[in-house]
Amino acid sequence: MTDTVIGIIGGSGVYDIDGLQGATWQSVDSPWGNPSDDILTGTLDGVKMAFLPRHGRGHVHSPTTVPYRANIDALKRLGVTDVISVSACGSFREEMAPGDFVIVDQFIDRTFAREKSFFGTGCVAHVSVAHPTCPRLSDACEVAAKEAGITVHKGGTYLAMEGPQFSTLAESRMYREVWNCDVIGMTNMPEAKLAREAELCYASVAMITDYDSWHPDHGEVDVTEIIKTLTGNADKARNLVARLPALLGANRNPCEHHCDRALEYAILTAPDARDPALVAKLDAVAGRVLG
Ligand SMILES: CSC[C@H]1O[C@H](OP(=O)(O)O)[C@H](O)[C@@H]1O
Ligand SMILES: Nc1ncnc2[nH]cnc12
Repeated sequence: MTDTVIGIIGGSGVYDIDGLQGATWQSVDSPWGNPSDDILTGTLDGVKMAFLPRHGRGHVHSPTTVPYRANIDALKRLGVTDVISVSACGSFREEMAPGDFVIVDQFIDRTFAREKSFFGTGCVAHVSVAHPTCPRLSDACEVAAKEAGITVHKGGTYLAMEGPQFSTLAESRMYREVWNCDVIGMTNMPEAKLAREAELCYASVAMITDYDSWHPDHGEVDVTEIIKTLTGNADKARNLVARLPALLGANRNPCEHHCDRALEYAILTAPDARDPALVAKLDAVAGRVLG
């Protein structure tokens, strides 16, 4: 058994969490650059927690400029074992209404202007993301949402777009009708892929704010409407997060879905061909396998 350390990545509208004992905003140095902000650390119900506002306090970073690698690396350096992302999303389903939450389990990655891997020339690795979220952590999020009285849908495909503009009507219809996606957002990729490379369990909670642009009765996405829904969603998200320590417990076994061993056979570059500078940068993310 090892200590559970819960990492929360708060999306639009979620810039802090309540109730942490010994709450401290901590600056974390990462060889991958500056994280989005300092990280709020403390304990809740005896479980260690680390909270990072994805866009920074004051919403400084756009979906494209969020430093995804630095964020995941910094959480790993703090000993985080389980990452829960909470994100504002549009919905492609009538029944997934604004105010509802969706526990996402699949992604289609349409982002194109972001660094997507910790690995590269001098240390090549290929991890599987066939199942990009951790079922154990996703189950805990579903239970926490139900306990908090939130209408929650288990399972859904998240279309990750580059943004920052919302989608066109033609894109929205294609994502919904042809690609069968359930929700749309701009940030869960490459975040989920990087969490897998860093051997972190990852779950994604989508907080529905709008119907994107496909819905005949709702018209185009309106950011002022989104912000109104976001405020209520953020309170629900804080309520959900407060229930996670009791559900996950202070200690954990190895993940039965192998999220925490994703790199076991993933690195292809021979030890004597590895770039020492890149290997040094990978100390937190891949130290377990690189030694
Ligand atoms: C506020 S609408 C668009 C913005 O909100 C979402 O961010 P996050 O996933 O961090 O909650 C969406 O992906 C866009 O970045
Ligand atoms: N419709 C939408 N598209 C992309 N990101 C979003 N975040 C919230 N609503 C969204």
